[in-house]
Amino acid sequence: MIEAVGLTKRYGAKTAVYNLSFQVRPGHVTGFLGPNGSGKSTTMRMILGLDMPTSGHVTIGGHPFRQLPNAPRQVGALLDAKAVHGGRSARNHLLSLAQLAGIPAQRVDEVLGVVGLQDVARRRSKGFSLGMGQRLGIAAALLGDPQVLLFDEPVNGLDPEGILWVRNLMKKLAAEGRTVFVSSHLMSEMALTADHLIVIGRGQLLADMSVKDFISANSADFARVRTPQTEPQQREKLTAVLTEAGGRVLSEPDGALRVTGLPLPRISDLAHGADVRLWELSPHQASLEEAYMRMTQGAVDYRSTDDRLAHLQAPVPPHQLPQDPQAQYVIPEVPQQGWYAPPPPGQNPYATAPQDPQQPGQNPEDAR
Ligand SMILES: Nc1ncnc2c1ncn2[C@@H]1O[C@H](COP(=O)(O)OP(=O)(O)OP(=O)(O)O)[C@@H](O)[C@H]1O
Repeated sequence: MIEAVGLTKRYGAKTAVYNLSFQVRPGHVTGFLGPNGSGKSTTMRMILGLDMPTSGHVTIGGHPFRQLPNAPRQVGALLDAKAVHGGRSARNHLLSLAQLAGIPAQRVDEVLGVVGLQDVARRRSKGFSLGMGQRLGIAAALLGDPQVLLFDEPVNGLDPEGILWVRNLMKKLAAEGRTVFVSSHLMSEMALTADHLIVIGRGQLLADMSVKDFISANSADFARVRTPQTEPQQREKLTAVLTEAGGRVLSEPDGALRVTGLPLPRISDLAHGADVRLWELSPHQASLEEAYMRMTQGAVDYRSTDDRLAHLQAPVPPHQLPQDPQAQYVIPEVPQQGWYAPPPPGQNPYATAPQDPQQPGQNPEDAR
């Protein structure tokens, strides 16, 4: 098990990680999520003893990494797949790591097989694609057959087949009882890979819960309602009726309506009462990606100026929704930060987190 208690890391005036406490348990894939620059890599480096916390501590199996006896056999990590001597072959790279850790050469060939690099094992790694480099980094992490594994963005640069392979590998390692901690900024990927999530924003904990709980705590149910495309007046009529009944109605890009605040049977009755024909009335749950975007909306360091402008468009309360069909409030095709359902004031965990007076704000110069 990995346990962090009050972890804080400052680089000069920059607070990369602030008062982070969490546990990563064996037998599960734990996803470590956060926007760019939120402190995931810094946290992983502190877990691995590569960076010292400014305050707080982190242990693996009860010991700080640097005090673990024979650490390479207990903990494997992929932090930076490019941290390889390009002139060496994949096999020689792994052999040198194995020698340092007292791992037999036979294990090198085993892990090369596990990651599917056996056919290119004698090729210099500088000619490797991004995906091959990731596989080599994963092979290095597996070398000591460790019980605890950390992967920083392992699917970066992988094609769909590679992503599926990593997903299955993580699950298999966890099913063998290992502790698997994997960082990503892709919530959709974590939804398919992880059992448990730790979400951070600007170095602070935003959520620590199972994927299932995360979805039910953060995503609102909604109904998708579709009227005949050839009769736009039916859609307008229905929008007015549903809004009057207290529903919140948003337009989706393909013309369907997204309705919250009314149960499906009520929507059906209201449509029937208004003599509006329905072509679709289906229950939905907002995606995990949406829930994640909503949670981290206040904790994104780097945002396009276009997005910043979009962010200023506060959601329109139901009674103010435009009745004029030309002025329909349309759900963007690409989810935008904070658009769908920003948490009510006071319920954004980031907003209530302790503020660090040393935090210099959203200065892109702070980026490495
Ligand atoms: N050595 C350093 N010196 C100064 N600032 C640093 C250093 N390392 C990280 N930071 C800053 O700390 C913050 C957290 O960085 P970190 O790399 O841990 O984030 P991340 O969540 O891994 O980001 P990404 O998803 O983009 O990799 C960033 O603002 C970064 O610029």
